[in-house]
Amino acid sequence: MSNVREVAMDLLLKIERSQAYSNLLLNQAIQKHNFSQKDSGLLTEIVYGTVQRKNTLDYYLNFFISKPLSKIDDWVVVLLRLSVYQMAYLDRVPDHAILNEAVTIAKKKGHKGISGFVNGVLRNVQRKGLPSLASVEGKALQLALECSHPQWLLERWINQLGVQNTTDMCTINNTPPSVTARVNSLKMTSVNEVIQQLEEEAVYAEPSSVTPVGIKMRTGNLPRTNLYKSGSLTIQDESSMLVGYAVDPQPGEKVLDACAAPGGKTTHLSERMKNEGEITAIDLHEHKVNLIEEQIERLDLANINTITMDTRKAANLFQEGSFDRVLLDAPCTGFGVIRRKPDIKWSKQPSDIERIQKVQYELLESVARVIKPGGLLVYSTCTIEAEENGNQIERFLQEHPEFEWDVSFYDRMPTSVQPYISSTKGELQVLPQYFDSDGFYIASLRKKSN
Ligand SMILES: C[S@@+](CC[C@H](N)C(=O)[O-])C[C@H]1O[C@@H](n2cnc3c(N)ncnc32)[C@H](O)[C@@H]1O
Repeated sequence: MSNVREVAMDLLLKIERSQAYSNLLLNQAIQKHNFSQKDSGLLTEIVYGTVQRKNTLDYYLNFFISKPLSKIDDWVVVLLRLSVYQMAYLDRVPDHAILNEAVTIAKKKGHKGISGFVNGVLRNVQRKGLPSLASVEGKALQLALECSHPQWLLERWINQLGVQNTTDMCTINNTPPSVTARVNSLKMTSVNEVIQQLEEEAVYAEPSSVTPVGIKMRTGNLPRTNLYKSGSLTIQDESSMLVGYAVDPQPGEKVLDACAAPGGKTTHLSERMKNEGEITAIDLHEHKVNLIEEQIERLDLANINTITMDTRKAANLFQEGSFDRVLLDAPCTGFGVIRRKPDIKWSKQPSDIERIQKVQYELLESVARVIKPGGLLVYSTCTIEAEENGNQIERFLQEHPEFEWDVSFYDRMPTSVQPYISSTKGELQVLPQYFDSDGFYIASLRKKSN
């Protein structure tokens, strides 16, 4: 039987060395090792927790180790981090058991000197306790350590959103995300019907308080249910479901989903169009376009054509004014989904914002041409970074006077989010703490009629 902490160490090393995604690695490991539900829970908690708390754990470790952590073998640092994580944040495992496990792993992987070093550091942590963060100077650094986020990111957020919003967002980013799903309105008549049928399969959910098509899971394994397999549901965050309302495509229209994979929003648009009309779904990568195809098949949808291409070349393929509505769900830094992918905090740098911002703007300019006069452009991201959101749209509106804010956006959106929409702009920024959902941005613009 594989040892949970040893597997956790291997996964954390892979994340550290090759910036692999923690969620994908975890799912693979749980299947490969056939862990019990309890061990899967512990593995998930240790891996996510150690990634989430990385800077704080390193701050603690620096008090007990005289040389810089960069001078120590990476696997030893990872082993110490995951051990201190458990000592600091998990109540259910006694410190002496954590220490014994760490020393056993160190003995197995290294030489005697290393296991002695690991033993010495962890014994000191156990005896002296962890240093207090209360005396750390500077609000951004203190928050960075208390809530385990990079200081540069917090400085940006405090500037853009203020201290309270930033603190609330960092706090929720360290909690497990909710599982929510969208009901396929072509197969099921109501959310309540779905909830009742799921109960027959021992899965329990409640209606979403954010969107009328959503359910929020309480317990049970949704992907294993017949209802899921037969295409009555799609796992999707509630914020993403809002995009379907923003685009509001009508049966019979021509719609472009410009960055579509893996197809969560494309399929929602298709369901709302009752399978009538035509959706063109583009993505840059063929393997990702295949994921859209899989969803189309699972959900029995018939009005979607997929294309693998760079949307920045859309004008070569489509005539000016070809589409009634365009959704640009742009690639972004993903700072709104840190709860799901905590490694994003450490892998992204300020230069990534600049790089992605450029791509987003090129995509915006490219799709602008193919929208009909009077047609709609919906731009969305799963980030909370103003540079990728509101600032992009303000610049686009200045440079493209043929577009204007679509103020009717407010009326199309579910009442739950209306208080967050301004009366003069078709714009919504969801922070994760508003609805316990992903952080998300949606802007709606109309191309003026000739
Ligand atoms: C935020 S994701 C889209 C998520 C999708 N709309 C959904 O709801 O499932 C952004 C997508 O844009 C794609 N992408 C990035 N650059 C692109 C480009 N230049 N042209 C087309 N697609 C691109 C990425 O491959 C990625 O799948």
